[in-house]
Amino acid sequence: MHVMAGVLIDSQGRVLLAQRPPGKHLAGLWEFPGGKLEAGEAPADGLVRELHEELGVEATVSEPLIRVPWHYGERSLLLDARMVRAWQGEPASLDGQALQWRFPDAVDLGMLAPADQHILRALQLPVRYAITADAPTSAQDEWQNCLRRAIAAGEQMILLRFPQWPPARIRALAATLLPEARARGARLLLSGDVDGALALGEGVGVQLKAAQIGQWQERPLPSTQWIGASCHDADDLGRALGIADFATLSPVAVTATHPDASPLGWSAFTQLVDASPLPVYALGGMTMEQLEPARQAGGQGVAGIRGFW
Ligand SMILES: Nc1nc2c([nH]c(=O)n2[C@H]2C[C@H](O)[C@@H](COP(=O)(O)OP(=O)(O)OP(=O)(O)O)O2)c(=O)[nH]1
Repeated sequence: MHVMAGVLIDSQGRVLLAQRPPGKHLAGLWEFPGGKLEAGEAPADGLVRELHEELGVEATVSEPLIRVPWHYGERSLLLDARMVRAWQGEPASLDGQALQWRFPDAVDLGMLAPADQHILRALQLPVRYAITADAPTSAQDEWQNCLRRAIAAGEQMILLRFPQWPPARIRALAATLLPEARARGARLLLSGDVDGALALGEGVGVQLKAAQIGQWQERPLPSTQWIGASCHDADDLGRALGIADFATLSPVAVTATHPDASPLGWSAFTQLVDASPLPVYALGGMTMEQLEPARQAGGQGVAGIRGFW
């Protein structure tokens, strides 16, 4: 079953949520307006029809956000979410469902239909994910300045990855940057250091190494602290579900950091992303020039080192 969901976003950045009516599947939970695609219908057209039927609006354009494959017991569906930034008419509740506008960061994950929780994350996550380049500990001041500038320039999510530094030094760097990061809504992620993220609190997350993903039965940080998972195949992506908010999938192309790993290429990337409900960043040999191909392939965006600083 292919289900279209429209994420209407207003000029303030709020999104429209609709409550599933009593007696229906997932009654009482909130969702993004939409419904089942009809046979032979193109996804974007099906969404326009559903938004017309449900809300009485005419969506003028939409763009892909995320496609979430999901199983509710016997019922399997592909929830195909598109962003709608422009429409004609005032959304009205034509099916009698309750509607509300909310800022994505003010939406409690638990009020949403389970599959929609991944749509919310895709909405909150940026399209670029910058990763620091390995450096000796002597480069600490240099990196601190560079990161300050990046945060001031609007970088929204940064992985502090310094394999040669002791964890305490990376935590100290994160603590120094945190006030500015919080003020700008930027997230700092530590590499593998869950305890460090817990100690630093809101605004700091963790990027789990592939070998760490299976260590927890449930997410080791509160939902306000983001968890990324470093994935290389379908197995990693499967284990990341339920633990991580998003994944990186690598290497998509040849990369200087891992010259011996054989690249996935866009076609394998697309297949793996299609099968996972998580937002997935393309990693490995990426620059911002690959943002468009990554989005076309169903990815959340691009992550990288070299092309980002
Ligand atoms: N429209 C929509 N459906 C969603 C979302 N999230 C989610 O899990 N679903 C599920 C609920 C349903 O099992 C399925 C399709 O929903 P629907 O609204 O077209 O159809 P329905 O089963 O409620 O109603 P019916 O037409 O069968 O009477 O997708 C969402 O954000 N929007």
